[in-house]
Amino acid sequence: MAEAGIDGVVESLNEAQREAVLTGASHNLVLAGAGTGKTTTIVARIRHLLKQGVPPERILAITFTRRAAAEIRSRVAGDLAGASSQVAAMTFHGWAMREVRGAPDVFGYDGWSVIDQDDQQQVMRGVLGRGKRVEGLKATQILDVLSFAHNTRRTLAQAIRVKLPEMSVDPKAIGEAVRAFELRKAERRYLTYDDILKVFAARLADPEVAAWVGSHYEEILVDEMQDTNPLQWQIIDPLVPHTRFYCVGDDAQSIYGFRGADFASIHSFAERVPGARVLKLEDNYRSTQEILDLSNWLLEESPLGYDKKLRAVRGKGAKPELHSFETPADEAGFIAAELLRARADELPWATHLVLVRSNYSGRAIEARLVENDIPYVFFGGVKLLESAHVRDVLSALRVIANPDDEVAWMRLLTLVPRVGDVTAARAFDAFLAARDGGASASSARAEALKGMPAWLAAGLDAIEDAAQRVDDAVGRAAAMLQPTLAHKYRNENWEARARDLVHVERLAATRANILEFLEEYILSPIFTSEMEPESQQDHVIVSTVHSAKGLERDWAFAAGVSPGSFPSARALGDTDDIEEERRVLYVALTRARDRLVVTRTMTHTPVGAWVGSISQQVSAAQGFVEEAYFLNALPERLVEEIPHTLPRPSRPAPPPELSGPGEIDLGVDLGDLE
Ligand SMILES: Nc1ncnc2c1ncn2[C@@H]1O[C@H](COP(=O)(O)OP(=O)(O)OP(=O)(O)O)[C@@H](O)[C@H]1O
Repeated sequence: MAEAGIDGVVESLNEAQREAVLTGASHNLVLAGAGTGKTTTIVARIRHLLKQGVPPERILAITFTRRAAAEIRSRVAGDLAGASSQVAAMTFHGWAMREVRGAPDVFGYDGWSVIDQDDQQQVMRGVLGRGKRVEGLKATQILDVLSFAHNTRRTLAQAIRVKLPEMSVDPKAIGEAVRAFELRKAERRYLTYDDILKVFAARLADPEVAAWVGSHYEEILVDEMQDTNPLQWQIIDPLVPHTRFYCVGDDAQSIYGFRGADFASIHSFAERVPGARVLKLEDNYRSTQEILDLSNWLLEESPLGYDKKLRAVRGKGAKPELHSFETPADEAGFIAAELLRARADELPWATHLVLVRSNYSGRAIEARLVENDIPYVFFGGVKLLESAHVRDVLSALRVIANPDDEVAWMRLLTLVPRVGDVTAARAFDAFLAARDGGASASSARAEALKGMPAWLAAGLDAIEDAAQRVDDAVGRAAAMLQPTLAHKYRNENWEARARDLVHVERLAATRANILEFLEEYILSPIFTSEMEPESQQDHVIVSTVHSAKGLERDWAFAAGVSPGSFPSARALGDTDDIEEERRVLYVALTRARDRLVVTRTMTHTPVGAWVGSISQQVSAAQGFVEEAYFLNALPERLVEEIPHTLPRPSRPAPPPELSGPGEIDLGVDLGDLE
């Protein structure tokens, strides 16, 4: 039965795909355009390996998101029973963490906690002190530069020159802040997102460790190879002699340059990975030719020369539509109206994908969907574990899992009524002092929390008792904090927030310990909207383009393709950034199967453009923005252009031609007084 399933998959492939699936080379790069079957090929390759007798636990698929990993797992499983569920599919970070956690003796980071972006900012603000800035830079800006340095394997000085070219900053002062940050992290036993890859990469530099890790895998498959950055390459390189790599990518879909990805590195794959074979897929199975003509045109306009022309296996269809509006509100209203119209024609909501630039730009559309009761799930919105109320509850778990976790302690303690930063800091110091004096965690807590309400120390003891049953621990933390949180969020949708806590409890059910649970969802986030029960049912997907990789729908709306957004004003002046923006638009245009609807606003000027002293700069920039707009030179033949002008409030009809009034006497009639 299983064998027939695998053969069935291979039979449905075209010649080039089949070649790519059955290749016998030790390392392979499948370089292919949008919709040509990269995911299909990875899935078929894994099934082929299983058929060859490779044990599932010796196959590892690296994907870019949790969703992509789940998709690969479920498609591999397909009609195969049992064994295939053991094929591991996870993100780079998830994999690195699994290795680091699995062998504490080899990697040496037992009991450290992974902290997310927000917590890193807290730590950085802590070391920056009162002014919370160094050289005029905020914590987030310094962290961005630091992360860029790690991911591109540049020195901090080089990263400062690349990321802050126009600022005259003293790199030494930034260096000092970064050192203090590193020190504080080590004291608190924190690992950042980048640290996890760095730890893994650093240990793989030891040939014995590389040979040992490599020996666990017969083949490692890497999806979205174009978004791999130099730090991730530092992990791949030492493993090349010890396992097989099967990488799949599309240079035209590289949209993570801002995180250090270098898509050009896949062009040198064959030199970098000795013995590698490069295979190409060129036939697009997703879209009609008209949709691909527009996408091809966009790439041809690039100075980078992608050498890519997608051909539609499905043949001809309708031209993409280009709708222009006066305001984003009109644009959002139109999209909602189109969805309702399709519904009236009995198309399921799941027919549609609405692509937006950012969470922020998606708001107007979300508001219209809510107004019209259109069920949707937003990909790219708030991450479940990063929402404030979930952080509150998890802070109680974190102080149990890593008692040095100062950020979590401060968050938890300041939830207590009438406890501010100073009291909280004092309690944390008292806790550390008691522990340094040899007290157990529980009695150190009792000591530190003396002046606090009794429920806190008792609640933490109860959580500690349940630490091996993570869902129970979540339940106890939520119960302990329930009255406080219900009050804190009384005007901020507390019912929905409480539901999120139930979701968190459910997610925790399968986890063996608190740190493992936290880091899994920090490293591969899940969005709050994905947790809603509606997400199981028929719904529209609204997604940022960055979260839309691999997605496809019959109808796709690419919203906000307006001057100033593509490319965004921020990218102007940097060719690499502008070209990355082009690729973002390319990803958006290539998601539709049958109907591609591009919408934009042409005449909308943001309020900021005419406020105060910035007006001149803004109008100058406006000129550049309009000049750089990707669709300026769009040939008419490629789209159906549909302008939408608002019906203006009608003026009264002009008066008929009457003779003028002559002189009007405005004096008062004095009557009898005359
Ligand atoms: N040989 C084939 N025969 C029929 N349909 C195919 C074939 N190969 C792929 N498809 C279909 O084409 C669509 C695109 O495939 P897939 O998602 O694997 O492409 P991709 O290269 O990963 O796309 P992208 O990078 O743009 O996300 C899917 O609907 C898939 O089922």
